[in-house]
Amino acid sequence: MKTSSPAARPLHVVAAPAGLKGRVRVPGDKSISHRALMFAALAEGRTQITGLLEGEDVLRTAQAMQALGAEISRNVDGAGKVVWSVTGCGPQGLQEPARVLDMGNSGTGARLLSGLLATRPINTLMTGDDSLCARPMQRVTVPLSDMGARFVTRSGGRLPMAVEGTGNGKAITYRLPVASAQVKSAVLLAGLNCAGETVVEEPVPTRDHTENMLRHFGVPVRVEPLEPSAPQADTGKRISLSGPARLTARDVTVPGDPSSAAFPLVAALLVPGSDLVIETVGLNPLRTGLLTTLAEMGAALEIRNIRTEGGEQVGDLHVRAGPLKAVDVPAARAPAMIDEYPVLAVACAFAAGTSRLRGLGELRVKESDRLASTVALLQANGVEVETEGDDLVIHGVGARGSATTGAAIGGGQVRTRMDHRLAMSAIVLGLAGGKPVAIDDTSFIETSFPAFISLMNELGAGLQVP
Ligand SMILES: O=C(O)C1=C[C@@H](OP(=O)(O)O)[C@@H](O)[C@H](O)C1
Ligand SMILES: C=C(OP(=O)(O)O)C(=O)O
Repeated sequence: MKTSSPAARPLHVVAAPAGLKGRVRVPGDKSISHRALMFAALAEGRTQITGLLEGEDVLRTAQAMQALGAEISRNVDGAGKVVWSVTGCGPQGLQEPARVLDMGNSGTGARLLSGLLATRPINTLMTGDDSLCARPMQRVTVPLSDMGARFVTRSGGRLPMAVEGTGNGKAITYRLPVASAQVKSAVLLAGLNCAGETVVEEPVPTRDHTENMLRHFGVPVRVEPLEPSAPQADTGKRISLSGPARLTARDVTVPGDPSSAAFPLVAALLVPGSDLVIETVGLNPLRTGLLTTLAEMGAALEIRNIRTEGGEQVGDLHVRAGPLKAVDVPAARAPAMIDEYPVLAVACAFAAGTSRLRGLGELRVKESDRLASTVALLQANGVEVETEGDDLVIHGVGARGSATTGAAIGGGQVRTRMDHRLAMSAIVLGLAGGKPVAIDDTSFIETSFPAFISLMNELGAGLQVP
């Protein structure tokens, strides 16, 4: 299980020579992969995971769970399928790691693990790369301290951090001050080892993979509307579980990651002549905000063959290039597409008219300040864009963006700031635009989509890796 801090990998991107064509699969869902490894490591028995994302972020989580005492191996079955096998620590509990846990670039890894460790009677040290060490951890250390853990962080609540877990954790009721599935998950995971009922109230629904997968591992998780008189679908939720809870090993099949599918999907919408099918993409309704938004923009996008695999709804996305119109995305949709805004912003640059993407404050605390880095990406490539409070306003140029005219998008130098999604968005912009784009570093794509460049080349992108 190898992880690395890769050296910078610059890339010069020119327009795709022809349409992007083919049938592909994207790698396993990153959110589900982290959770599968963590929950399997806590469970009693052996869990087999297929479709696990083998990206840097998830490999860091696998290493951390190994350091905490789980037995983890990667095997290839007779049919050539990769299967990860995890024998969990079960009732004897997690062991105190001898070394610092390095979560690399991963906010999900660091925050979910903080929750797991908070209510176990062990002490741990956690760190990450320069990007992760700049991200706020108070959003988890505040509720987890209420549950009895103690944390020593750098100033500003940043990693590196020491966690003094408690064997005597206190169940709490916590109302999320930010719409964050990571914070919700951290509190629920700490609650697994506290006597009594742990409750998370979320005014705005966020991805529910923790709730779904805890149930899969045998933990009853209750979900009710926050306002009992309101319909559950579009209002807040009250999520609760009773501890101490035991997890029982259950095999997991990880669906394709909709957040990764977003990049070939938007590229195919924008590169003239494209016709692409992306198979077996996860369609959890709390992750499909981008599909809703692209449909509103008039995208030629069809979801086919919807079915359930491994307990999650999946489908095949069929997309063809075509004109897009501007869109106004409500703030309430942000959690269902939070990681897709940089690439949506690229789509908006090529759409006709002015788009407004609302309520993007959370983008400021991702791998980079994604509001600032998305603005910089577009401005460097000749797109008129501004922020108004937490809204992003993009003046699209329509189909002229890809023509070799004065209006063509591209020609910029892009700094990706240790942010995989910025790097992939810049590549999409370069493939669709009329002028070459110089990207300083694409190495962080390894965190979530290691085969991205080769997959795009299979479709005809013609990316030349130096
Ligand atoms: O719970 C998760 O797996 C994630 C939640 C989101 O973060 P927040 O909880 O900070 O919104 C998302 O941006 C991240 O990529 C994955
Ligand atoms: C925000 C992201 O991940 P994380 O918070 O896990 O670093 C992402 O993948 O876009």
